[in-house]
Amino acid sequence: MKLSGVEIRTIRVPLVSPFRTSFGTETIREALVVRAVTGEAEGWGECGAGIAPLYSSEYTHASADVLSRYLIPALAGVADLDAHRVAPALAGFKGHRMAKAALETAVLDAELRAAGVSFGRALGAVHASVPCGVSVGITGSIPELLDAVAGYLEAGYLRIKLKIEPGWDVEPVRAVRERFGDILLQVDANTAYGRGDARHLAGLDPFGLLLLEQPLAEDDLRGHAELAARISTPICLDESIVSARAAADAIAMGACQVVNIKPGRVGGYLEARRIHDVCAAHGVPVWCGGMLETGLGRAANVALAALPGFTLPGDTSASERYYRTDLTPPFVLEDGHLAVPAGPGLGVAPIPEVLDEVTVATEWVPL
Ligand SMILES: CC(=O)N[C@@H](Cc1ccc2ccccc2c1)C(=O)O
Ligand SMILES: [Mg+2]
Repeated sequence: MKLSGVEIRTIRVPLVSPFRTSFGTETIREALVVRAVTGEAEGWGECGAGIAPLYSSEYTHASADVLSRYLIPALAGVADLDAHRVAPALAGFKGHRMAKAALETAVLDAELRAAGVSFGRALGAVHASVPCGVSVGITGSIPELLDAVAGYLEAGYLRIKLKIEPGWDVEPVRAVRERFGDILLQVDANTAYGRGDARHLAGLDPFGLLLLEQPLAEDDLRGHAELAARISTPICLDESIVSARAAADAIAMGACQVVNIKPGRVGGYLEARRIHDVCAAHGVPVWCGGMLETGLGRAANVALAALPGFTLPGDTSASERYYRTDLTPPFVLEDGHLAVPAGPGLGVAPIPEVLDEVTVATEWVPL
């Protein structure tokens, strides 16, 4: 494929409600939309970095800069470009996995649209729809939390995930269990606890949680392994799993029993597929995490979540969980499931007037 250039758009989309986690509260989603222009087709990608380096070290302004200054120009020298050649061409640049993922996804989308092949088919999807869970932020009170959970269960979500942090953990979980019974329930700490909190986190064990997601720091595999030996709730890692090798190491060290796969965090959908395969080889269940993607990233995540090893509902929620108006036609929950787009490539594209409305900056990088 001949890449003639890449457009980087910074978009800002208001959230339908504030989303509070242990690292802060978001009311507007700032993200990047990347459009790769080739002779045969154009492809779309989305960068999941946040407005500030709070979930991970990446943030939108830095991602836009590294894309235009280093990553996109690096593709100029690649003869006969295809999606599998993107990561090797960018490997010399350290980190910036979400920026790399957005670029690889846009090249993959262009390649697949030109070939008339869907993302699901290219990745190895085996289902036409996927069961969906939802991530519920920290609320101001327990009654507010119970109302939010009731609303999502009413909407049909098959699994509830509660954000927790020190001071908001055992009590909210107890309240949800007491009110809603044995629903599929899990929690996500986004690294908010320390190695000294094992006894406190064991206080979650009586509630039969599916998993405890990323209680400790991203780089503390040893701490997670020690914690796993002291609590009965299975540990799931998110921030720590930055590559297939990291997944293999975490599993070998007993640092996790479940893995949250997020393509942006690991550098793209091709590496995400490799992590799926590593986990399947070890009998470790995986599910698809979310970064409040627009319909572009959502389409790719739903395709990934249709692979055989994704045996747990993911954070692949409907568009309306986050946005009043999505960039693409909305993803609508049906019986707790989202349909896997069947069209070529992502199978969806931005609605031009919506994309223009939410675009706050555009940069064209010619090759
Ligand atoms: C659905 C969910 O809980 N996602 C992340 C946390 C998260 C939440 C909000 C975000 C906002 C902007 C950028 C990244 C973000 C990541 C997680 O699983 O840990
Ligand atoms: Mg998480």
